[in-house]
Amino acid sequence: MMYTVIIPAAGQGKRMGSDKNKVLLELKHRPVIFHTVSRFEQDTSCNAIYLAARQEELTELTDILQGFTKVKGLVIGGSERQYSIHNVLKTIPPCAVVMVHDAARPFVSHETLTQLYDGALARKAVIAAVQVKDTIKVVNELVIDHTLDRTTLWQVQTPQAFTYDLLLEAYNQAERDGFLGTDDASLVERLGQPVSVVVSDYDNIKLTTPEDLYFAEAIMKKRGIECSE
Ligand SMILES: Nc1ccn([C@@H]2O[C@H](COP(=O)(O)OP(=O)(O)OP(=O)(O)O)[C@@H](O)[C@H]2O)c(=O)n1
Ligand SMILES: O=P(O)(O)OC[C@@H](O)[C@@H](O)[C@@H](O)CO
Repeated sequence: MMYTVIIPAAGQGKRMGSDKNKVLLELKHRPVIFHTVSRFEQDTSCNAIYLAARQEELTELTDILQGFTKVKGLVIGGSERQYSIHNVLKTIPPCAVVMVHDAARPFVSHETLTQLYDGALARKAVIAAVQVKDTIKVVNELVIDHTLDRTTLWQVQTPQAFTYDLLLEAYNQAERDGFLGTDDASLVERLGQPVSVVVSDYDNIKLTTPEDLYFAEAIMKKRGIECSE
């Protein structure tokens, strides 16, 4: 048994402030999406990679990904991350486990992938997360309302891994209810299904705003990642 991964790459990267989709920006001479897809191409438990892409970037993405043998399809995304993923989920062949992973997270570790896959087989729904490091407060109009108990707070990442049937049911139900979530687990939680956490690491950042590119360069340097020009 192996897993399929859906990689949503059909955003615009508005908060990055670049003139192109952030997943096409280069880190060490390769686009971000190249690094992200590499993580799954190299994982022996992954047998298929599907992406959501913007219509106008299909050709560029196809070119970038031509050397990856596990990339089985690019599907046109929607106006929201959730719609992009649903578009892909509706078209992929049924399988045991599906992971969803943001194209904008190029540093997921092999260890996290293994734990997520094993966890999904055993418990149906597992997601990567790290404990919050800062103190988090609820603020109304710049005045603190209250302080949350940090010991229960986790910063949620992707990948998020589920059995195929469960994830499809969750996405279909969210569509019927007009529910829009900011991650995949929130759709599954609505079904009453317990979702477990795999302790990930702080390198698994999402490239969201410009300073994240400095962190990305530092992580690549630390890991000794070099790509020829
Ligand atoms: N309609 C959308 C929106 C987002 N994504 C993808 O979902 C991932 C996580 O989303 P986010 O970081 O919010 O990316 P963007 O939507 O591109 O960023 P922004 O909100 O700053 O525009 C990214 O890999 C992005 O390409 C997608 O496939 N389809
Ligand atoms: O809220 P954003 O649009 O930045 O990101 C949406 C998702 O990609 C994000 O919630 C997952 O990566 C989990 O953190």
